[in-house]
Amino acid sequence: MTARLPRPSDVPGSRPPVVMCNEPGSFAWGVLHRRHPALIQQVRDAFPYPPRQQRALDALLAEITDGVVEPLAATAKDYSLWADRAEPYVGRSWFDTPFLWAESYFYRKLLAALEYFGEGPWQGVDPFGPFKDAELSSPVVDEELRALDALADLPPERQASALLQASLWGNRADLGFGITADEPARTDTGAGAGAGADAGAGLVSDDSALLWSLLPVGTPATVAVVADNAGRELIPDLVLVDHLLERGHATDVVLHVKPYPYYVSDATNTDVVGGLRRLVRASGRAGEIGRRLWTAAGTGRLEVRAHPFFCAPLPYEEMPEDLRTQFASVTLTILKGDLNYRRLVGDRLWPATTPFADVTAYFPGSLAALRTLKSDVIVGLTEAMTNALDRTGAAWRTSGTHALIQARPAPAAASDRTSSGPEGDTEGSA
Ligand SMILES: O=P(O)(O)OC[C@@]1(O)O[C@H](CO)[C@@H](O)[C@@H]1O
Repeated sequence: MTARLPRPSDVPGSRPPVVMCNEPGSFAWGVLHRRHPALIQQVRDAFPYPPRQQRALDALLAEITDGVVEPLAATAKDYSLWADRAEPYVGRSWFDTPFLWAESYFYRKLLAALEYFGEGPWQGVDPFGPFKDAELSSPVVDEELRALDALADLPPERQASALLQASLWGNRADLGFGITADEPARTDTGAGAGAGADAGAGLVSDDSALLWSLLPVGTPATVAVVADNAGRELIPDLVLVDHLLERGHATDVVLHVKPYPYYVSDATNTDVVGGLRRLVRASGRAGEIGRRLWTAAGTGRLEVRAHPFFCAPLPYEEMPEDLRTQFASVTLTILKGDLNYRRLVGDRLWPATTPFADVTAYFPGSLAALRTLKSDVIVGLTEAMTNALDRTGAAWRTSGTHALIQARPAPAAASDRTSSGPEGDTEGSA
């Protein structure tokens, strides 16, 4: 008999509340109050949308600011996916809804307003495409790619560590930041960013040694990377993927991306192709990496998948069975970014010292999270670290100045180590 994987509800004690949007001045409230209206304006300015889309954007702006949650059009192909989840909130102010749900629903409604899923000429036009393209073609990316040449002189472990850090800090390059004047755009990220002397500074939790131990060189392994942002985050992610394949940490990599544009800069397959093209065109080591990845994509060693769940307004605890099976079958899943972390911990306000392994015990297989801190939720910190950060008075949880690498082995493997018998829950073992 296969034992049920533990769920977050199995953590002793009652579960903390989910983040809501109704506390004026809170981070979530600010996103709804400022970031979403500003994003509507940015998108409007970036395309010559015709009157129908302009009117739909006006209506969406009115709905999210002074109105109430309206359902998706019943004709939407994915209506049923959203209807059940929207039902409790329809007719309420957007500010009286959970943060995770509200943001996801906002992006879905923005695409509806722009007729992204329609039959007409705007079908499939990424409203965030111009921002993503501008970032990808910026000179700073050239610099970051050139920095990869210098890494070749470092000993192998330092190279691995630098590439992991670059992928981690690449998460600062979030086009969601900088939408409003009070949110500075992120700098100091990118493919070669982890090579800096102080690359470890700002890490509030660092399980990188455990992460590498889960991927011993030369052992057949499939790694799932759940991507986050395109451009300056995805490029170092791709460079890390190449490292895993090239150095024998992985035989195959599955790169999970969003099926459609989401959270401003989240990567879709189009963005993966754009990132690969950018690498292939580069000179030096970056170009070599790009050509290897291009070949890996052609041979299936690098596979891109885009499950609809990645744009759903749901925590990972509610992932569908087919996705659960996919994660259960890989050696390690690496979740990138803040939103994936929020979904991992249910977007709940856990005490920061709640163990990462406890909260994520429901997630199948071995797991690592790489994230810069851009929202209120966090687990897995020591009390000393939490107190020290709180004492600074800085917005360390939300400003992207701090980051974490958290990892744990598959729950079955963890219990094997502590139990004397050979049996245990094998459902999640890699
Ligand atoms: O997942 P990512 O790209 O790292 O971050 C997503 C994000 O920009 O969106 C939310 C606010 O809109 C925050 O959780 C977070 O800052």
